[in-house]
Amino acid sequence: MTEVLGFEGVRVRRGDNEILRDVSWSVADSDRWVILGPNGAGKTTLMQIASARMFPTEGSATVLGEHLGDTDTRELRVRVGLSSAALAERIPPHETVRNVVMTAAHGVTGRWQEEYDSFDEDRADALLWAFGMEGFADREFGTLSEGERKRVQVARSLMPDPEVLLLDEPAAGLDLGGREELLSALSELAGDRRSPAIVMVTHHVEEIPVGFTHVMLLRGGEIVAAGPIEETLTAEALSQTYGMPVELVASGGRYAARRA
Ligand SMILES: Nc1ncnc2c1ncn2[C@@H]1O[C@H](COP(=O)(O)OP(=O)(O)OP(=O)(O)O)[C@@H](O)[C@H]1O
Repeated sequence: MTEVLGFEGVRVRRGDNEILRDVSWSVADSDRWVILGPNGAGKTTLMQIASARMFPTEGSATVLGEHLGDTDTRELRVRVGLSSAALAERIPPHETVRNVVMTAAHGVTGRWQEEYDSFDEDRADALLWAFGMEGFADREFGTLSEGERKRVQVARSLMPDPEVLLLDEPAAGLDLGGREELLSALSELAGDRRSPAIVMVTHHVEEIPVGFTHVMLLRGGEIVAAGPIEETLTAEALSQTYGMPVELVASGGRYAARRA
């Protein structure tokens, strides 16, 4: 086992606001984690540190064995696949879908003077195919529906063959069909031994793909529970995380929750 993310006593403070409080967490290369928690729990902040885009105020964080603070984060970021709303906003709407995926090889969001070869194009097309987007390669990104954009973003995050894949709310805004198609693709990815470690933030247990192995429950910047999903994702832990009684149903590797 190789550790791809290691947090020790991580705290993030902004003014009087403590956004993360004493977070210790270890992600192995074969892990597939889901991060759940209410609005403002600190999930996106956690992903910012995991993608080497933010440093802890206190404590230590290593990403792919590199200690944040002692390393060139530009080099490190290329080894981390990230899909997030903030990144999607930077994609030029007139860029073609193929270019949106392909430009991730250089860590940029729009095509300019970088050089690409046929290998890059073939890889971008194969990733679009894997997410059911092969018919959209020549379309402008700005003309896609929300669900189509989400699938392109996940394909893009895999383009540089990352050593860890971070997905911040990949299923947000999708309809039932779009969500299920994305979850099938993510389940397939999770089940493939060649896939990198995956960490996915979501608001809904219904969006946990089959095959995810671990869960972290966050509330107010603190870990409520973290560990293997079968033993950690319980009605009790969810009730504590959301501050209300929650009923949880598990079936065939999928979950559903509602107020008890
Ligand atoms: N620069 C900042 N200064 C002050 N507070 C901040 C700053 N950045 C984030 N916060 C606060 O930190 C908390 C955690 O934010 P974060 O975006 O990590 O939460 P989240 O769990 O991803 O929330 P959501 O589910 O709503 O996306 C929020 O209360 C937010 O307002």
